[in-house]
Amino acid sequence: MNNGKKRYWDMLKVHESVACVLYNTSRDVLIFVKQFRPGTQLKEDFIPYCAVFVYRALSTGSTTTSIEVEGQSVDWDKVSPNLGITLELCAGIVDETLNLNEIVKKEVLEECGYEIPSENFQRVTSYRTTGISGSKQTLFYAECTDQMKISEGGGLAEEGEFIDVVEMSIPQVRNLIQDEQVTRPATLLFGITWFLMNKV
Ligand SMILES: O=c1ccn([C@@H]2O[C@H](COP(=O)(O)OP(=O)(O)O[C@H]3O[C@H](CO)[C@@H](O)[C@H](O)[C@H]3O)[C@@H](O)[C@H]2O)c(=O)[nH]1
Ligand SMILES: [Mg+2]
Repeated sequence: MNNGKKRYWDMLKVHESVACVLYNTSRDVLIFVKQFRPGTQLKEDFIPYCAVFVYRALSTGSTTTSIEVEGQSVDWDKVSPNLGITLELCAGIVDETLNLNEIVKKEVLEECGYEIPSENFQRVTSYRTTGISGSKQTLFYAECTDQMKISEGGGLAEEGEFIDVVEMSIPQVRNLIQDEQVTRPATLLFGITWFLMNKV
């Protein structure tokens, strides 16, 4: 009941997550990740909603064979996979019983290749998504140096992760806030804004 009226609402239970604003002090660059975001594996019988690739594919008006999404047939082979590429903070879901500092440390190593002591991760704040899910994310900040880079990163290929590590200078991240040509989530923009307000 809500104000005396019965209301119905769809919801999706989503894992809690961590994300990190990562700053390389050796070269004054922020470290981000670039990856393909279908939302989930594209399967014949399952259309992932709330997914960057599908949303953007639909808006191209590409219409022929195969899968139907809300009455629109989409020929996925003719849609550029680039539509699903996003620029994001290094982030990971909380699916282990480690503390959040350990989880974010592990994620930074897997995705970006930096080995940073877990106590070096500063907790910034946490927030929730609103709408279909109410999932919580905790944001961290960490500094790294070139000496801490021990692998290429790139994510866990066996879990279907193929991640490019992207470095951007402070002038470049300032521009990114306004650059709508780059597909990026609000959390990335918040992380950059927090960094510019508190660390520059
Ligand atoms: O700038 C960002 C980056 C991520 N997220 C969110 O943070 C959550 C967790 O991040 P994600 O990178 O999706 O989690 P990972 O644990 O790194 O990877 C999961 O998602 C991958 C991509 O689907 C799968 O390959 C992995 O197996 C699965 O563990 C997700 O809800 C993201 O949408 C943000 O809000 N802002
Ligand atoms: Mg991730």
